[in-house]
Amino acid sequence: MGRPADSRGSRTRPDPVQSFNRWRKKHSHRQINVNEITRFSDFPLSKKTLKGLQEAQYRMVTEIQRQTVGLALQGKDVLGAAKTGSGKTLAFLVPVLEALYRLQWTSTDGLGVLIISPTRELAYQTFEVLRKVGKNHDFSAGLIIGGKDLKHEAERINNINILVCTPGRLLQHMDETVSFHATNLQMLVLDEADRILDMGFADTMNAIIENLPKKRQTLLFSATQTKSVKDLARLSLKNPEYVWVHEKAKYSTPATLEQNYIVCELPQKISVLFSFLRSHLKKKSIVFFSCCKEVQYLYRVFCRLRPGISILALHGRQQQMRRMEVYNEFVRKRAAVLFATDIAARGLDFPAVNWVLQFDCPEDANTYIHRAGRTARYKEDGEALLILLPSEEKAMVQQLLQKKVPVQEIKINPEKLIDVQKKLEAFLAQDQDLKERAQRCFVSYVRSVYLMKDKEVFDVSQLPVPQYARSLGLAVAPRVRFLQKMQKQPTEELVMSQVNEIIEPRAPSLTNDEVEEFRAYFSEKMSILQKGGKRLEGTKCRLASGVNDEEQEEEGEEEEGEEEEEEMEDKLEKAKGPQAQPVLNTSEVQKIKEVPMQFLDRDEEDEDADFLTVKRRNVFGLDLKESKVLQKKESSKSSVKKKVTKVAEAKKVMKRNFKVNKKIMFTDEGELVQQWPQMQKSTMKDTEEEGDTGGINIDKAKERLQEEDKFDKEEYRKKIKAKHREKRLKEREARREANKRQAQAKDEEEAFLDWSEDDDDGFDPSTLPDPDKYRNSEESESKDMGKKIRDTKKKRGMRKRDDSDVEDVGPASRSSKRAKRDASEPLDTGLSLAEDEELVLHLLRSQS
Ligand SMILES: Nc1ncnc2c1ncn2[C@@H]1O[C@H](COP(=O)(O)OP(=O)(O)OP(=O)(O)O)[C@@H](O)[C@H]1O
Repeated sequence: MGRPADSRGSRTRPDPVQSFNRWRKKHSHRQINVNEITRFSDFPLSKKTLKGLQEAQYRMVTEIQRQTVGLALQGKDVLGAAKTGSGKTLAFLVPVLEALYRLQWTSTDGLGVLIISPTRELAYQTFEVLRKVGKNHDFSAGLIIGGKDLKHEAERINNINILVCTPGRLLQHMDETVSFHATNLQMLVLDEADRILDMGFADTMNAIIENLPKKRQTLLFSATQTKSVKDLARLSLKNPEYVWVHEKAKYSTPATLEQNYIVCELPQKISVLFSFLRSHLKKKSIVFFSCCKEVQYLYRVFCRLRPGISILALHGRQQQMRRMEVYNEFVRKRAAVLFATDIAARGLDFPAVNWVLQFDCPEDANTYIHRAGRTARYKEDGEALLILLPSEEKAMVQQLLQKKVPVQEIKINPEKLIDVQKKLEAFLAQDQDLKERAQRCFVSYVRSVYLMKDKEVFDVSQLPVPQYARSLGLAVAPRVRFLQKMQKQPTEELVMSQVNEIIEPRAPSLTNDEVEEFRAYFSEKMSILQKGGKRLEGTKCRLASGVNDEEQEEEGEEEEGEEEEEEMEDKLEKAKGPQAQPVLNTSEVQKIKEVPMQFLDRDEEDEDADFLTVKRRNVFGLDLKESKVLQKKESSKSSVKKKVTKVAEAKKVMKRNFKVNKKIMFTDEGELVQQWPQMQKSTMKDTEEEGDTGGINIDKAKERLQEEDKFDKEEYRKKIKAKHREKRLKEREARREANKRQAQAKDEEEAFLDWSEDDDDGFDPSTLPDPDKYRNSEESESKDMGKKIRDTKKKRGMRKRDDSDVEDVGPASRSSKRAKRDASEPLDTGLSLAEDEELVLHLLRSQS
């Protein structure tokens, strides 16, 4: 397999019709009795194929293989559906090898079989299985999945007999590689056909099929069948045999798959995930998210949180090489967690995956089935856990049950939850890049909910947006234009509902057409971007139509992506018109236990002992819901935090051996003035400690406290006394000062009375004794201040008056004016009446 065809030299290709007739003679379809087949060797297969199968340890057939290989070997078109992990890959690969073998196909015959897969990873995996089981054949096989040099592929594509590819890249070669043609094609295989269509490749598929010869055999496989697959089957299959192996099965998922769901508020989801990982350190898990930016951000953050298990990330924004590395690494690992978008949801066959956790609600029940199907593959056990928001629960569970998916609700044990929000906040505070990633993650998630088709499940108006932002570590929720607009709008319907309770506010919803319109717009934008050469590696990849976020190589193109988002929002707003009527639910989220940071780094073994005791139906200590009533009671109980007594807290602190900081302060003279924690001063201390035999003696403690109390009161009394004494001294000092000034004032008054005409400077009132100084020293400081201000103003006013007088008015006029003033108004000395009288008497005495 994989040998370059041209090394064989050219030879005449046998007539396929003749070969087929020869083969039919040998292996008439009547010879294949499905009921008798249990092993591959029961089929009329070539030795080379059988040898390859045996070497790869494939001996017994699975049900889908038993029912479809025979039909395909007879040249019939087959539409095959079977549960995940049931062996569909071999169900088409065996007929592929046999079809070319019986035609004695060689590399010179060109392209004989085309296998189209929705994702690069699945194409790569199929290619690997093909190489393994077909290694004894001489056909050349090739993998064309994009992300590689187109020119290099174009040179090789003509020599490929079996081509495994993704639809976008194939069509690009059909359009651009002149030498590429599929005129000899014998067989077309569409693996996970419904996914190919879901990803918006319907037009691409139509274009591809138009380029293929009409006379060919077509096989179409998937774990789920949708109407669009049936449409595609009508288009591309001729009188197909429908093989739906598990149509009558009780469940549409593997019997060995244990499936549960939990209902969780959006802001708690990250903590739930972290707690889950902490409790499954030795397991291999895949966690599915709804968008690339979520994976990008949470991958980084979780690596920093160091949960104790290696984390990998797989999404469509990674470069192809990285995607392959991650894929192979996760295949190799025995215990690891893969954060992935839905590019990992279909067909990927990672060995021994124990858990599939769906962090975000899948867009529909089929996506759920494929995601969950990454575990419990081919007779192995596996567990799937779906996290649902309260707003998603009812409709989603209903859909799952309709699709025969047996999910049961289990509940979170809040005691086992580790809150990581603070840690995330700390990360973002230090790292701007991470913060921006958090913002992008936020916007992407909100938008993804907004864009989901199924409005019964996905209701963006129910998202507790600010709390969600905080749970990502963001202090403020980033601006999401359409949300802002929705919030601002005074909802007509809401008003109506207040008037008439029958009319309820309508959740913002896009009609299917609007969503389709938006998707078309988006895909158009993407293909323009790509055509504009913005794609990595200089390749111009054409996505003929449809959205294929997962297939975009956008690493390093995030800014453009952001612009894209803005435009998308605009477009959405236009598309939505006046429909949006959200009332964001800002109800408080349930408080969860906050764990000290050191807990995050604690020993792995301890964790296992803690959490892994509970297995089935019990995720990190979760109990299967017995009854709703019981659960409600318990959850309400658990939401009330257990009251921790001071004694218990003190004991905890003592156990941790914390050393409390000491604060000691001294005066300039070196005297100790304050100490924290307070020094034990009472005499009780020594006696108490002496008699201490461990534990806490409450009586003694009380006694000691009373003693301490007495001591403190005494201290306080002393302090108050000292203060009073100080105050009294100050008052005495003030009185003394006042008396002094009084004496001084008398002298100044004399000087005032002796004022003569010789004094050119005129009267300076500032020389007057400040009457306020004589006032009671007990007057408040504020009063003094006010007075000072008033006095200053007064002085200024007087000075002004005096200054203006100086120029044109002589001393004579001044004295007459003063005489006038004296006559009209009594002199205000600012003293009390008694003091005034004493002053007058004193003056009179001195005059006489
Ligand atoms: N006959 C067989 N004997 C042993 N193992 C088998 C056989 N057929 C398939 N397997 C194994 O079963 C696993 C699942 O097979 P495969 O990937 O083909 O499943 P699938 O039906 O295509 O699943 P999905 O729907 O998820 O794509 C693989 O690991 C494969 O090796």
